[in-house]
Amino acid sequence: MTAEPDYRHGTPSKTGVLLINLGTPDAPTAKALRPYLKEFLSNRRVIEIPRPIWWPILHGFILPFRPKQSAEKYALIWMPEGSPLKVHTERQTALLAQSLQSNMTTAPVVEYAMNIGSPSVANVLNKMRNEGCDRILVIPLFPQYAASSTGAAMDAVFAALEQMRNMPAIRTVKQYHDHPGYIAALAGNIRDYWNQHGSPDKLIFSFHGVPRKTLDKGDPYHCFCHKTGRLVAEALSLSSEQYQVCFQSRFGRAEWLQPYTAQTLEDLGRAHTNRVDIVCPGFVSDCLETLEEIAIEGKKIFTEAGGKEYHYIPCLNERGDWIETLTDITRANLQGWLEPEPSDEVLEQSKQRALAIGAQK
Ligand SMILES: C=CC1=C(C)c2cc3[nH]c(cc4nc(cc5[nH]c(cc1n2)c(C)c5CCC(=O)O)C(CCC(=O)O)=C4C)c(C)c3C=C
Ligand SMILES: [Fe+2]
Ligand SMILES: [Fe+2]
Repeated sequence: MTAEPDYRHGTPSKTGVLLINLGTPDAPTAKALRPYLKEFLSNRRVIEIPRPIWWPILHGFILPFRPKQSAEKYALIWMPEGSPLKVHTERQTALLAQSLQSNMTTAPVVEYAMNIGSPSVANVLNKMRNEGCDRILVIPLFPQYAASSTGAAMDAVFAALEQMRNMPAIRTVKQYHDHPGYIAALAGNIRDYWNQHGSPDKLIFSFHGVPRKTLDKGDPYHCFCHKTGRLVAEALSLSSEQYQVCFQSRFGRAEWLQPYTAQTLEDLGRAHTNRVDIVCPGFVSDCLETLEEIAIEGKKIFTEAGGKEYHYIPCLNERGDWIETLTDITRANLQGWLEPEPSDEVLEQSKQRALAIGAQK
């Protein structure tokens, strides 16, 4: 159990909102990548291979080499303020807090945590609880639920609660892959880009992949990604030939969700497609997977295969309509928690009812 403040009668209870993102290394170096990758790839939600098989692979083949390779990629996209994923998550947190302050009579405390690395879910939840948050709404920053992203974030929340004697009440948001505000923000982002740079022959929606086996075992992620893609395409009035949903970031040799983004880009390049635009709706913040794998690597694959123009459309990041959607999702899930306390009259009536029930015995 973690140490906790003494309970004090009459302490006003606060409400908190905790945004959770995946996590990122502290620096673009092999030294910082090693513990990050070790923690990430030791999670049973992420790697479902039995430990006696996975452990030698992780320690013998991945951890000796991947930290250096990944660090070189992170170095290409690192911002002066730090890792893009963290920078955008911090900005979104501050903007959401600001927006809730101007949209609610009593604004909640807003914090963010990372499922891997820092600030950890356990530390931030403890801090919020110690500051008096007795009710916490958890919003993972993954619009499409997957066991390896949202599921793992929820595990971290419940593991932290397990260590608390005086737990806060918890509400969780599972997903918002078809939230009208999220779809409109994605479509608006693409439309704004096209108004400035012209439009492509084909739009690719690239989502982070997961092992194909997880779909067979009941993970709904694949369906949610397709629904997001379809709704955004409808909002943009695209025909089915004008867009495609693909999956990126395959890890290891097992089959992942198909079609693979890299293969699709190569095929489109070989077919001498004039212009491809690509957007990553499953990431609300730009990060390694979008800025390096899609914007840099993807362009290389497409153009080297024979394609002409390649445009990467940035994530929602700090767009106003996305922050408004996050505000709507938060407010909808705070209903009942930040309503005014029941009046003395209502409390008196409840007391009388309780007395009447007691008197019946
Ligand atoms: C959008 C949701 C994500 C899902 C689902 C997801 C599943 C998943 N990821 C890996 C392996 C790696 N992912 C890595 C980076 C990474 N992954 C996500 C999101 C999802 N992953 C993000 C936002 C990031 C970028 C973090 C950043 O710092 O910018 C990495 C680390 C980088 C690297 O070395 O390539 C790995 C490894 C698996 C195996 C998996 C599902 C089973
Ligand atoms: Fe990932
Ligand atoms: Fe990747």
